[in-house]
Amino acid sequence: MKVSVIGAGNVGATCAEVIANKQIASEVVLVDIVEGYAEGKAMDIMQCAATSGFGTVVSGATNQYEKTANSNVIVITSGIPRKPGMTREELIGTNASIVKTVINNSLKYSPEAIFVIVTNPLDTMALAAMKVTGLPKNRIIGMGGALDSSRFRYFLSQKFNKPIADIEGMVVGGHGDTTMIPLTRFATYKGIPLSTLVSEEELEEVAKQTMVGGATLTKLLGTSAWYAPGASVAYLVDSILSDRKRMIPCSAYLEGEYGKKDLFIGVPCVIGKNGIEKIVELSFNELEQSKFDASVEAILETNKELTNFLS
Ligand SMILES: NC(=O)C1=CN([C@@H]2O[C@H](COP(=O)(O)OP(=O)(O)OC[C@H]3O[C@@H](n4cnc5c(N)ncnc54)[C@H](O)[C@@H]3O)[C@@H](O)[C@H]2O)C=CC1
Ligand SMILES: O=C([O-])CC(=O)C(=O)O
Repeated sequence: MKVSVIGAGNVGATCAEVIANKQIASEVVLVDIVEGYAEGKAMDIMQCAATSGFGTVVSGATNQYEKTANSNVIVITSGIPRKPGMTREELIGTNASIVKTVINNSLKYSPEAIFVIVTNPLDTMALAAMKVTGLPKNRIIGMGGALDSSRFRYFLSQKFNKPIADIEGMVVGGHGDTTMIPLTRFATYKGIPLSTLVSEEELEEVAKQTMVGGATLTKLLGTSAWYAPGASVAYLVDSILSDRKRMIPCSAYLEGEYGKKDLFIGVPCVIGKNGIEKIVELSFNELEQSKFDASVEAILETNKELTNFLS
């Protein structure tokens, strides 16, 4: 199984390292536009193999897409990250043209690949990928909800002092500071709804913390996060390559699901060897529905700008 990661920066290299360490694929190719950068990252990762004990072969290439040929999965992490004080949406101008270029180059050599889009603004970049390639909706997956849900579970475990493994939680909606919807009603501690154990106010507090989870890290680090994003991509890639059919919230193209269409937004998806194999439709209460509607409207607004950058 072969995975190519386009963009060997913080998130791309971390994701390659996790894939190698967990032997999720037998081959990983890192590609970057900066001369020697992907080669250097790949060599550094490969120098872990002897001590970490993995057999995955990681290599790097500067803009040589032929080296990505016949990849099963292609991860797009190329593009600029935000700086403190910025929103993800502000990255659209630079990142739309990068996504357009790299996805076309990659598709030429891997016509059957499943694409995992990571570049921000995520939901809009996933739509850009679909618009420029015309690929079917199962083959374009936006990675946002896997990370946001992982952060939600972390913040819940911190707040209520429980082990993360005993906490479940899901985040749907857009991958944005105001569009994200941590579903507090569905959060559980060992199957027990957390809403029966702690107050509504406490759960709301954790939801708010989750929504700005990326912004908080950006402020602390001076650039956006990479460890959890890279690990979340690897988790998604594992479900594809091993056909695990895990239910993972992902940004998926809706064609009537949830009563919405013509946009990518975070919803629970069954992820297997064919990419998005099923979109799971939750039944929302009134408040959740109104948040979802508002999230859709906000994403549609950002998507309107896309035409300027893709033409
Ligand atoms: N969806 C999500 O949950 C997350 C998304 N992100 C997004 O992922 C993207 C990457 O973030 P980082 O890795 O932190 O940034 P980074 O700056 O560390 O890495 C980006 C890499 O892309 C490369 N690149 C730029 N144009 C390219 C091109 N045309 N072809 C090949 N490579 C190219 C750069 O040279 C750089 O090495 C950002 O847009 C960021 O906002 C980051 C974290 C989570
Ligand atoms: O915050 C950012 O810009 C990067 C990102 O999407 C995340 O870490 O959730």
